[in-house]
Amino acid sequence: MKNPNDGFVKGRLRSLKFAFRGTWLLITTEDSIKAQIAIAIIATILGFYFNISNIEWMFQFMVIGMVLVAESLNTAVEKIADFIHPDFHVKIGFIKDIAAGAPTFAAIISLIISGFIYIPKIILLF
Ligand SMILES: Nc1ncnc2c1ncn2[C@@H]1O[C@H](COP(=O)(O)OP(=O)(O)OP(=O)(O)O)[C@@H](O)[C@H]1O
Repeated sequence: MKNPNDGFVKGRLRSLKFAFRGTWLLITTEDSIKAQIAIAIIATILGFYFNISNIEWMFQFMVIGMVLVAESLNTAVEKIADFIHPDFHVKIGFIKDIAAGAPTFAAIISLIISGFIYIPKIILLF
């Protein structure tokens, strides 16, 4: 919560501290984020193995970021939904399904981009 006595710089630094705490919480407590980080590590190893270009690295990190952001926001929506209505409700199910669509969109795009980067390199192996 905002402290009215904080100046601009102090207020921003305080927000940054909470944001890093949130990032740490996501990494350490959420299985979906852990899974995405594991995939990101594998993709990075593949990037080194296939010696991908700078542009390909940029696209790879962009889609990794996109998936992590979407997954994190989906987690936040799930937490809010569970908090405001812990019991079963059709609308909560609908909201959670819609929210889960966001990381799914990101994952589909990341698969397409991975295909562009790696399929030609894998074909060259044979
Ligand atoms: N309270 C609820 N009422 C109705 N349906 C729900 C409710 N909670 C979950 N669901 C249904 O179950 C699905 C999975 O919900 P859950 O909260 O377990 O998300 P998840 O994607 O499995 O979680 P995570 O991303 O943490 O693995 C939802 O998309 C929704 O269809």
